[in-house]
Amino acid sequence: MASLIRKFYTLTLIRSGNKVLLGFKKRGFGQGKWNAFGGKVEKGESLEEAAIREVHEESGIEIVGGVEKVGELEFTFEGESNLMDVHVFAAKSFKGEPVETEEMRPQWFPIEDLPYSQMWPDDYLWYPIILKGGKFRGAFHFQGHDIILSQKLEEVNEFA
Ligand SMILES: Nc1nc2c([nH]c(=O)n2[C@H]2C[C@H](O)[C@@H](COP(=O)(O)OP(=O)(O)OP(=O)(O)O)O2)c(=O)[nH]1
Repeated sequence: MASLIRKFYTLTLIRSGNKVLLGFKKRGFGQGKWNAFGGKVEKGESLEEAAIREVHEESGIEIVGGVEKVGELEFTFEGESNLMDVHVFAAKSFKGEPVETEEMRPQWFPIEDLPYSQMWPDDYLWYPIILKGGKFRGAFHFQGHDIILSQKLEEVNEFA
């Protein structure tokens, strides 16, 4: 098999008590799905800087006090040569109110009522881990964007 081209992304959870802020992706990759906020890491930027920037760009929320790493996800797609290396963070605290942007329409959801049927199909497997305060590592191989062909998921205490 030809070697895969690894690309780095962030995905950041904004939580307030019993609620999680998700955004409805209006365009581009993942269009039509509810997701946390994130995107590609830019040249010269750390993963944490990228996480904070993407949250602000996509939701208007300003992260205060940094982010904590809670997950590592690898996504590959049948017939494609990219490997998406997604670093999952939780915001320690934040300020501001969510605003709709060109890319995302934000909405708060109770943690017991996340719209899993309209999220990426792997999300219902790992959200419960981070919502109970855990950390995880996962790898999912997709056919298209809706079918998982193979998967690995483990809860971890820390990241290497
Ligand atoms: N929850 C969840 N998020 C995922 C999955 N797969 C996946 O790529 N993501 C996230 C990682 C990134 O945050 C986001 C993809 O980044 P993007 O293509 O929107 O990046 P971007 O905003 O920089 O790109 P652009 O549209 O501005 O070109 O989707 C998944 O299966 N579940």
